[in-house]
Amino acid sequence: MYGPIHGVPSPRCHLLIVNDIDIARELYIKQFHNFPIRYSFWFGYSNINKILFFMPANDDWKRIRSLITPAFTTGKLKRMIDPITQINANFIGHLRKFSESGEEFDIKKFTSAFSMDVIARCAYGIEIDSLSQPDHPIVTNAKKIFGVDASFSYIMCIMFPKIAEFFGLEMTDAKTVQYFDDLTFKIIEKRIESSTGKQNPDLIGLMIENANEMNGIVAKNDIPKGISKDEISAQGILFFIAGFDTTNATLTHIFYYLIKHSEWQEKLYEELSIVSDEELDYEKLKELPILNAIIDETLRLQPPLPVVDRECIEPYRIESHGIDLPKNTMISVQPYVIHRDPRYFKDPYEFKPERFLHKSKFNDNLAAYIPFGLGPRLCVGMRFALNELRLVLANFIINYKLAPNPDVKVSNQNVEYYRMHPNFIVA
Ligand code: HEM
Repeated sequence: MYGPIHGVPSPRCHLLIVNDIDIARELYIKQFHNFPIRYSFWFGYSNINKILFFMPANDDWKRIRSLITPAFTTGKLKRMIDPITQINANFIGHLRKFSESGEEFDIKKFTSAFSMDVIARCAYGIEIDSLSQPDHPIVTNAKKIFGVDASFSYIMCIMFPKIAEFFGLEMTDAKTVQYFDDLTFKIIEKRIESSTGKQNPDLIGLMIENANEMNGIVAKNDIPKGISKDEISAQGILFFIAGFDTTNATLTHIFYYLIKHSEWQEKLYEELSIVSDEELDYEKLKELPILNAIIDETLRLQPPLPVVDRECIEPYRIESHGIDLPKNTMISVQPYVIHRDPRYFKDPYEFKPERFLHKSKFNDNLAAYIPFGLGPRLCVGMRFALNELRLVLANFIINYKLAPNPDVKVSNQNVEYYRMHPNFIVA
């Protein structure tokens, strides 16, 4: 039960914890064909089971992944900058009254609203201001999707998928999934009717565009080939499931570290103060060393998905350790633990963004830096998430200074289910 590699009793399968980066890379990269899937659940009959994150690594997964990946290339991300900048301006505006009055507030409420508005805009092309419109159907339905509560059906779908399938249980509320299906189908129809070939710069539009490009068609009155409407709808929901909590938790953790380490806030402000608003574009944001080092170091200490799992589909022997893995063994690699391992990172528990600025001085093993996972199932939204974080953080620090509230005890960790959330903040 101890050490970087150990077995853990589990009700469903053999479970091996692998917190050794060389073995993790052997299994997840070199032996991907043998470890291609995540822990499988029963999702029910709704389109949730067509979400890329949950798909087995079959031809459908390859096809959908190859349609989503180009949605996050540099050119496409640049097209998303303007909408995110507008949402950002709204976020900054909402905070102004607190900065002027000195009144305390919970910043998580605002970062959640920001993340929600970004997804509505960047996945569906819909402009909302969820702080002023908390009852907007996108907001209420999205909350039902990611705020999964441990209902009987949900537990059965996770723990006893075969029984759940036998009884036809659904993991998520079918009406909620139906809401997103209807929304997506309407958007697709509208886009196809009015299409001139170039779609809106949101995930649905870019998937239609990519599907059309891949099939050599610039569509007019044409249903995209290579992806079904159900599959497009599922990837919209994916954005809420894979992109909301992760980005939101990272943003609030960044604020936490900047409050605790105000010298980094100062350094970041100095870095940003010599860049004009017009210059602050996609390329510039990517190059700002202090901005990026703060984000990278926060993701090292607080990776929002602390566990990255795979299932072994054929028996396999880890020769270097003489460990035989029976078929269906689950492997769990834990970025949270690996990132705090002194074999890989110097002063691993300390917030030291300089490790990403002076790499040779620290001599960290950056192959062990895996906040977005590793191998062919690496996070597909990584570039989108980093772009969003850079943009919101830069604009926040240009406008405001974060200070701790001496009356509030700040704690940085609260593990809810398997994602981590900072449990605080009053600024
Ligand atoms: C800070 C933000 C984010 C972090 C830290 C993060 C982290 C991760 C991690 C650790 C994985 C598992 C990778 C593996 O198994 O090797 C993953 C998978 C995934 N993420 Fe993210 N993620 C973030 C944001 C997003 C966003 C915004 C999207 C939106 C599209 C997204 C979409 C996905 C998808 C689709 C997968 C599954 C890929 C596949 O199985 O082929 N993520 N993410």
